[in-house]
Amino acid sequence: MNYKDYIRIIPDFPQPGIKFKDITTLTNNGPVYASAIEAIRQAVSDKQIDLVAGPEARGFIIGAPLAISLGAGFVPIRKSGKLPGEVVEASYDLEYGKDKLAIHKDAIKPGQRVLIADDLLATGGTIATTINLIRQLGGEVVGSAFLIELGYLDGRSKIDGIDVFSLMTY
Ligand SMILES: O=P(O)(O)OC[C@H]1O[C@H](OP(=O)(O)OP(=O)(O)O)[C@H](O)[C@@H]1O
Ligand SMILES: Nc1ncnc2[nH]cnc12
Repeated sequence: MNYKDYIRIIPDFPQPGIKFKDITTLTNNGPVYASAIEAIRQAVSDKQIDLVAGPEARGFIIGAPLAISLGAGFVPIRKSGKLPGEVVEASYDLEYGKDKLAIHKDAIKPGQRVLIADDLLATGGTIATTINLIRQLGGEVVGSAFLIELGYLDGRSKIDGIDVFSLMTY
């Protein structure tokens, strides 16, 4: 399957100079979406994963079906101000802009094995922040998985020592 055929590239969104990779043209095709999730599942299947953590919002689109296919739980990492319980929070920079992420303090028990899933790895700010939050709760980050990696932004260098799987690289 050539998954790139299903990614729509939108120039100058959300700001000039950004080539936005739109995954909705992949996820609106049921068999292609299912095949992409299954390919990621196979790539991480040896990791004995207890939980999949996905950052809001597009991390939910990949992380939740992946968690079900692995028989693991799903932990939402949300933008600040959205989670109702007690949280830990951290700020970070993006390819465009700045944001703050939060996780429920009781979402992960010390020692649980957590895979991070998202649609896209760009500068690595989101994933590095997500790793930081999971570790603050005592979770063990056993790897990360993405539909898309923007190799030219070298997000991998921000998360040295963590396995990265990406289905497509630009
Ligand atoms: O590697 P980085 O430079 O951190 O960028 C990658 C992140 O940016 C996008 O999310 P965004 O914050 O735009 O939010 P969204 O999922 O709500 O669209 C994308 O879904 C990743 O989570
Ligand atoms: N170029 C890009 N396309 C889609 N989502 C992104 N998130 C950060 N950079 C992005």
